[in-house]
Amino acid sequence: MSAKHPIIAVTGSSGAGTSTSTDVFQSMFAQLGVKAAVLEGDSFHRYTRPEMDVAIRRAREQGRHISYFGPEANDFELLEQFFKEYGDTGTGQFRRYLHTFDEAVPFNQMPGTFTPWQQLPEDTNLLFYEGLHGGVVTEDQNVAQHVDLLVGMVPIVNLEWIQKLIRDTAERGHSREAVTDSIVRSMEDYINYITPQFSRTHINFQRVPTVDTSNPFSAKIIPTLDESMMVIRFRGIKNVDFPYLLAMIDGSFMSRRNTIVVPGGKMGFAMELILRPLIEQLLETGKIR
Ligand SMILES: Nc1ncnc2c1ncn2[C@@H]1O[C@H](COP(=O)(O)OP(=O)(O)OP(=O)(O)O)[C@@H](O)[C@H]1O
Ligand SMILES: O=C(CO)[C@H](O)[C@H](O)COP(=O)(O)O
Repeated sequence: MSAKHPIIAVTGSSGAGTSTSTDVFQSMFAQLGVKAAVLEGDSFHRYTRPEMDVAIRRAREQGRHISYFGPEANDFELLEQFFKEYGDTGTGQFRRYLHTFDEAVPFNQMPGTFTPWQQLPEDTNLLFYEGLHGGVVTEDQNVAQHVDLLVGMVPIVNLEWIQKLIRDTAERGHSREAVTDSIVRSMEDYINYITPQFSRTHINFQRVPTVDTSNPFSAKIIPTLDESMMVIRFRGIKNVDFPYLLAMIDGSFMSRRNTIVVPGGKMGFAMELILRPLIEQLLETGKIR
């Protein structure tokens, strides 16, 4: 834990919506006058896109699978070191993985490559991480222990796959077959490294569609917020003011003693009502109670 330099991590699978949720956090940081260092988890991939293609082929020849969810394709040790360094000193080295031409052209680089490493500014109030591995724990690494507020962004899996398929084909230049293949290839790492994180989170936001997503591989559009509900589960946070949340969020209800369900259209509002006091608490006291 890092009282002086708090770390907030939003963790979720590929296509879960961690980048999308960043907008809500950025707007809360602006309202609170907080200067946040924003880190994309993909910075800690080990390979460029062409190198990953080779690694996938090699692994396949050896009868194995390698995926972006696991330790072979991501440097968990460096991620843990980075979190520790930020917690201790408030700074660290970061880079970006450029997914699209829009992201890559300003750097005069190709999609699927990394920017050079650079130093975070010295004067940030907190670190905000969004990516695949904010709550990862393995035999050798414990990234989760350095995170002060850990949030899971977890659509149910059909919706996650629809979001990934549509985003990766529309924006990242991949074919449907390639995306489907990556979902299949990633399944073991998904179970070993992605899903266990959601039992370590303080809060999970699980979007559940209210339209038929039974064949995610044929979906043409992503269900909208109004076509979904948000299941929000709390863990290890005392004094969540559920009566206040129920009064403020029209159409919300409790489904378990630690779980509130809100209409999808209220997602941003609910995130703000729930997370803003926690961020304030973190900045004031250095921890979540
Ligand atoms: N709540 C939402 N409602 C509708 N669409 C959403 C929602 N959240 C995410 N999406 C869509 O799903 C796709 C994936 O979202 P996003 O890019 O945020 O995922 P990600 O978790 O950052 O993925 P990756 O780690 O692979 O970059 C995007 O097209 C985004 O617009
Ligand atoms: O979202 C991902 C992991 O979070 C991507 O699968 C990974 O970053 C590789 O990206 P690209 O397909 O653009 O090379």
